[in-house]
Amino acid sequence: MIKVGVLGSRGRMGAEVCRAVQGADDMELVAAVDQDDDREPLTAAEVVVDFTRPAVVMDNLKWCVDHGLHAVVGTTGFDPSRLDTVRSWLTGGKGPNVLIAPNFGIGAVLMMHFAQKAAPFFESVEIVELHHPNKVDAPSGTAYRTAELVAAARAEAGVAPPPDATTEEFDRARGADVDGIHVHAVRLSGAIAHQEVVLGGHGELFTIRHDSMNRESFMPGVLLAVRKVVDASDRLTVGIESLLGL
Ligand SMILES: NC(=O)C1=CN([C@@H]2O[C@H](COP(=O)(O)OP(=O)(O)OC[C@H]3O[C@@H](n4cnc5c(N)ncnc54)[C@H](OP(=O)(O)O)[C@@H]3O)[C@@H](O)[C@H]2O)C=CC1
Ligand SMILES: O=C(O)C1=N[C@H](C(=O)O)C[C@H](O)C1
Repeated sequence: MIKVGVLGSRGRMGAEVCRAVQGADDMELVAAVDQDDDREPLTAAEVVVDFTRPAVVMDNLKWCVDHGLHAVVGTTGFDPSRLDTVRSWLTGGKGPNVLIAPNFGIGAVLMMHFAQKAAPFFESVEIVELHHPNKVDAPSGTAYRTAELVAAARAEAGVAPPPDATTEEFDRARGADVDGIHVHAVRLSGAIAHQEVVLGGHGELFTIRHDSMNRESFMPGVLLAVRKVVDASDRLTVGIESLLGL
């Protein structure tokens, strides 16, 4: 039995993770901790799952590492500088492992993978993400990561920046620029989590779209990460692509 603790346990994702862990034959939920709760009960866990907020996740993660607890992190906000900081905590002998994934949905991971593969073949690419209006961060962690992967694939293939003649623009009309890729964030009542990667070439458009219809859809990926993080060969794993053999 893997003993699991959950941080952010009363949140939308945290509550779903508690249910999923309780329903898994090989896991036991030993601690459910939210804002203002004592973190000490988490020391009974082998793996802590964090779905909190970008503003607090680094503090939570440092606490887990300092207490020798493996961590699976779904909270967003991990730019390269934050990832470097986490790596700096994980140097030296044997210790806890950390897995950070901007999206645990299998389809979303495949969407990022296919976008990365398609990226060098098209002159233009933009990303549109759509989420529920209670989301605190924009653009989404998934869109940010997709842009990073797409930009890296284009750079490696020597593709020029996407053409764009815009010289006159209303404030932020062209969205955020992530590594040279435009990312547009839409917030809509009724939405859960959706993303389109739109690629454009000579006389053709290619759209890769993923829709999360509920939060249960993230649970197979979260449980897989909990099972794998304990024996991971790398102290830090980013994304669950490698767990899926991609
Ligand atoms: N990787 C993935 O597949 C997915 C990632 N996410 C990400 O997960 C994160 C959480 O999303 P969601 O569940 O919708 O957000 P919610 O706001 O519903 O949940 C966050 C919870 O964390 C609590 N919290 C805040 N600070 C702390 C703290 N210091 N310690 C413990 N708990 C704390 C909040 O309490 P309070 O409300 O009182 O502040 C709240 O209960 C976001 O970053 C989101 O983008 C979401 C879906 C999938
Ligand atoms: O806040 C959400 O809901 C989600 N957050 C993650 C993100 O920012 O990419 C994953 C998914 O999009 C749902």
